[in-house]
Amino acid sequence: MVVVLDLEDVSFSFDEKVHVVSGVSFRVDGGERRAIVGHSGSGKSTLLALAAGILAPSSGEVMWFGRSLRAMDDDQRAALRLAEMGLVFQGAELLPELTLRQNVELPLRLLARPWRGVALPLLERLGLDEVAERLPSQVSGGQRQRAAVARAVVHGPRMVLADEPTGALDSEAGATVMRLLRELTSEQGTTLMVVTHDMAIAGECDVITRLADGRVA
Ligand SMILES: Nc1ncnc2c1ncn2[C@@H]1O[C@H](COP(=O)(O)OP(=O)(O)OP(=O)(O)O)[C@@H](O)[C@H]1O
Repeated sequence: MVVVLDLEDVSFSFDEKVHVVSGVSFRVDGGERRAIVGHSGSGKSTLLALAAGILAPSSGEVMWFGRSLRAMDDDQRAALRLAEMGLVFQGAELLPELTLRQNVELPLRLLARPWRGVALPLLERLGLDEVAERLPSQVSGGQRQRAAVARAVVHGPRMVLADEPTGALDSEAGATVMRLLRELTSEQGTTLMVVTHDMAIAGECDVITRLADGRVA
C-alpha cells in the first residue's frame, strides 16, 4: 500500500511559546478516508495546514509520497499543492470576481492543462449548472461549498484536504457536501483527509484521528 502522507513526530508552536501540535505521528495510505476530529482549539486546522505544507513544522517531518516537504522551497510546495492536492476550506474561499465555472476551471488553467468544457459537466453533476455563470456572492453557502469541492477535484489530485468543509452549512447541505466529497474522491481513488468536529461527517471516513491539546488522543 502506497503511503501518501507520513507525519513523523510533528510539532508546531507559535513564537516558540504556544504549543499547538505536539509530537503527532500517523500515516495516511492511498485511497484512505481519514477524519481529524477534536474540540475547538485542539489543533486540527493547524495539523491540516502542516500536512498541506502551508505551515512548516517546528520539529518533525511531513513526508509526501516519501518526499520531505521541508526539503522543498516555498515555490516547490506551492506547485505541489496546486498539482497534487485539492483543498477545501470552511468558507469555500472561491475567488469573488470569478464565476463558479471560472473558479472550477482555475486549477486547470494554472496547470496549463486543457480546461474548456471540463467544468460544466462537473458543476452539473453537483447540481450547479443553473448557477454556473454566477459569482460566488450570488449563490448560497451550500452552493459555494459544492463549487469548492468541484474546484478541489477537477484536476484529479492525489489527495483532497478539507478543513471543516461543512462547518458553515446546515446539516442537510453539509451532508450533501460530504456525500459529494466521498463520491468524487472514491471514484478517482483519491485519498481524503477531512477536519471536522461533526461526528456524523467523521463517521463516513475509514479512520478517525482524534486530537486533544495538539496530541493524538
Ligand atoms: N496565529 C496564531 N498565533 C497564536 N496561536 C494561534 C494562532 N493560530 C491558532 N492559534 C492557537 O492554536 C490552537 C489550535 O488552533 P487550530 O485552529 O489549529 O484549532 P482547531 O482544532 O482547528 O480549532 P477550531 O475547531 O475552533 O477551528 C488554538 O489554541 C489557537 O488559539
